[in-house]
Amino acid sequence: MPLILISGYPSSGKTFRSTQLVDFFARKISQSPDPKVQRLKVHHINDQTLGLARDVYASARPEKDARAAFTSAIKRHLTRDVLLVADGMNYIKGFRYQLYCEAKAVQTPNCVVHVGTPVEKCRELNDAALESQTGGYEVDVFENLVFRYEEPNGMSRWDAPLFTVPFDDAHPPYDAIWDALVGSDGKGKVVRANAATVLKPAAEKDYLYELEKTTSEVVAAITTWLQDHPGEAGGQVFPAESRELCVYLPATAPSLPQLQRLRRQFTALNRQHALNKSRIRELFVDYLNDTFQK
Ligand SMILES: Nc1ncnc2c1ncn2[C@@H]1O[C@H](COP(=O)(O)OP(=O)(O)OP(=O)(O)O)[C@@H](O)[C@H]1O
Repeated sequence: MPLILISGYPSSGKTFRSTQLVDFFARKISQSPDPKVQRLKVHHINDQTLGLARDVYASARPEKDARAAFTSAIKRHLTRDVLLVADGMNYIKGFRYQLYCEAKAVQTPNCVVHVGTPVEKCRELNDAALESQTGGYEVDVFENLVFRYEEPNGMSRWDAPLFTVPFDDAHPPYDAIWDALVGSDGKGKVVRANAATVLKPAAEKDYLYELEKTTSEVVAAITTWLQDHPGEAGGQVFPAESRELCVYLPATAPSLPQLQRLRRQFTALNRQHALNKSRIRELFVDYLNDTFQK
């Protein structure tokens, strides 16, 4: 059953909102006359339930390990009968994309709940938590996490549907979230498996070759354009003969190492999730445009 991915600044109230959702789901399930709904269970995971300390965010390696622990907990709990509330900052777009693929792979719906508390309020809550020793992040870790936060964008497949909860709202939009994930008949949304499924061994070599080749062609088209237009700001690159696809370059031209890094990120994210081969180019162009717009 569905993955409810919480996202927000540090100390923004993610656990506060998650607890509200967990209580609402439990109430809704217990009051439902439908046996399909009664069968559902609610599960809440966050850094505390996984035994992860806040200082993991102070350096890259422990943070990466913490993300791996979070991902494997999600994989473990993502089953047909569980509403899984994944309460974490989930601040990296690529990481949200990866979790979206996990949900797709088990054919279950997903949504993102963005805890939209303004940064000044989060700072205030963080300071209060530090002072009362009930939580909070060291000031430099807090500021760094805020700086690195990549806000969800409901236009991206992996961040949709997106529900943003302002600080002053009494609770998240319960009914809209329930309808989007479970639906009024308790059957949930139908999720197509073709965009992201587990690889079959025979297809694997061919798929990985195609993934490398197609993404390299897109990077080559961009570097050729940059060489032909030195110093030109912005720019539109058409990395397919049909000219149907367009990469919109940012004002500051990306360097080759930057492009290679994005290509590696994309291929790493999609290695386990066989995209339809005919869509690799389009999805990589989407990925680049989304990154360049930030
Ligand atoms: N919308 C709100 N209304 C009232 N109090 C709130 C609200 N949001 C958060 N709080 C309070 O702010 C404090 C921090 O909230 P919470 O622990 O949920 O943040 P968090 O984002 O989960 O933090 P962390 O990043 O450490 O996981 C708590 O005391 C919580 O009760």
